[in-house]
Amino acid sequence: METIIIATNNKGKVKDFESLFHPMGFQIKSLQDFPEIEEIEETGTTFEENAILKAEYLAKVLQTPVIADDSGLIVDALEGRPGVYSARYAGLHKSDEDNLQKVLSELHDVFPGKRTARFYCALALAAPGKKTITVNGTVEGYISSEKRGTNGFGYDPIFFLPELDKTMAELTADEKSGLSHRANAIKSLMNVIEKEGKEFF
Ligand SMILES: O=P(O)(O)OP(=O)(O)OP(=O)(O)OC[C@H]1O[C@@H](n2cnc3c(O)ncnc32)[C@H](O)[C@@H]1O
Ligand SMILES: [Mg+2]
Repeated sequence: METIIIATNNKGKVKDFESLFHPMGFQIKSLQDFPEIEEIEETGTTFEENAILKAEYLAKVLQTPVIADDSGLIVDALEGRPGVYSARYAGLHKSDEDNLQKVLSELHDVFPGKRTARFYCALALAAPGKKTITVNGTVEGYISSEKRGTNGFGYDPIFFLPELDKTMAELTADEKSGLSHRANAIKSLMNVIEKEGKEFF
């Protein structure tokens, strides 16, 4: 089986990538498989910049193609926050739970119809000697008034999909893979690779 290396330390993302790439016949390795590699600082101001930073760094160190994912939650009533700072919204060493509670409390007085939000995922594919490819994907939803569901990770328990009457955390891994920002970004990536006729993996 061919392997795709993802420059991430996030176990939730690894699970998402596994359910997205296994059906295509790829297995996934992540930074969890390379404990000797130090954490890559996210100094960019956009998702794309951070994805490129992470992918190019690891591709250079390992001398092999690498994908990185920089993603987050964009809430309209919060002027786009937590956005690119989604992982550190409640502070540098806070948990997913702290981050989502901060969003819930900031939206406390906001009416249901005004709680529109989207997940955004930027992917960068970097390979030695090749130009890095960057794509993105989104999924639209609403921030619920309380947590629901235990699947997924991060902000999934408060991201409500009205057509399904479920939060992202109430979806199975396969259901999430059918509609997520990450799934949409991977579709774009596959299209670009195909169009450019490049052998990447
Ligand atoms: O940088 P890496 O090592 O990949 O892992 P990370 O967790 O730091 O990842 P990001 O910097 O991209 O920050 C993403 C934030 O957005 C959240 N997030 C991203 N995708 C999500 C998803 O599919 N469902 C719920 N939350 C998500 C996630 O919990 C983080 O707080
Ligand atoms: Mg990160």
